[in-house]
Amino acid sequence: MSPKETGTLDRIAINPAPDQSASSASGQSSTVLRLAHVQKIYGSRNRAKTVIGDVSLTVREGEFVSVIGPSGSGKSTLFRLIGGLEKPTSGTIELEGQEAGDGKRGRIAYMPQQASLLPWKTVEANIELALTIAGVDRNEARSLVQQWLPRVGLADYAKAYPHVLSGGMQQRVSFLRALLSPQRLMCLDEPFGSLDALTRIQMQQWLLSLWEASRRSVLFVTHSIEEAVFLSDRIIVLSVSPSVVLREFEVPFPRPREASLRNTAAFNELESEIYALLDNGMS
Ligand SMILES: Nc1ncnc2c1ncn2[C@@H]1O[C@H](COP(=O)(O)OP(=O)(O)OP(=O)(O)O)[C@@H](O)[C@H]1O
Repeated sequence: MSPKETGTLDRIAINPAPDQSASSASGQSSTVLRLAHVQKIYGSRNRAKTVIGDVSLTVREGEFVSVIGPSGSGKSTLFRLIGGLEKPTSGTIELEGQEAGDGKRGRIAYMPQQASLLPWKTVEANIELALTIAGVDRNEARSLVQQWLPRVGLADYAKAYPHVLSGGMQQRVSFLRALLSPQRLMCLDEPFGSLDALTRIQMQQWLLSLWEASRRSVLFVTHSIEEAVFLSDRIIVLSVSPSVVLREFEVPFPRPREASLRNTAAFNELESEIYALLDNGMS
């Protein structure tokens, strides 16, 4: 799939424009997600295991932020905390200024590692159902799905069942489901981890062109430094568990980004710097 297939997207507002409460008086982009000194301990007493030691981070409106960390550093745990599935042991999580670690769900649009589509529902029904559960009116959900399936190259698969789709196509459906959901923050948990190398690169380019046209606020977990550098505005590097933030990197490359960016010296330098940091942190 060439990026051109999605490159003609207009910059459209998928979701309502941020309301006054979400914008700062200075006109600067506001903070959608704020984690302050989040700690997560599982178990208790002599079985207690501190998975997240002390993590603070923010995602601002329209920003693409990636989290990279060694296996077991608590990246998926962070998503469960942000999504309200679990509570932090200490620290605070605010979504659009409201406490999020209170067990309330449905405040984020979430894309998991596996597409997890309902096998007995068609592609269009899978997306429509997710949108209506998230509070979108049924007719509006239908019209969004009709409008967007062709834009992601899936017009011919609207009535197909998930099992006939390739892994990459299933992930496109899963991404569309999250992209069209009304929540302001999208959390993407290693969405391309199970794809082969070539499909993964194509999906990164695809996601980038869609994201650059919509500018949703994204928190993205990945094991791939290259993927994070290519996609992100900022990268947060976690230590081994109990995790702390080792460093935050601003990614200076202008948008729209082309595939050729990966071959530049500046790209490779940033990649190497992050790699060295992770490597040091693990030895
Ligand atoms: N409910 C739980 N009870 C006890 N330990 C848990 C629980 N959930 C997660 N853990 C532990 O927390 C640690 C972090 O898990 P998590 O899946 O968040 O890490 P991760 O950084 O996403 O790892 P990976 O990169 O391998 O996917 C693991 O050691 C896991 O065993």
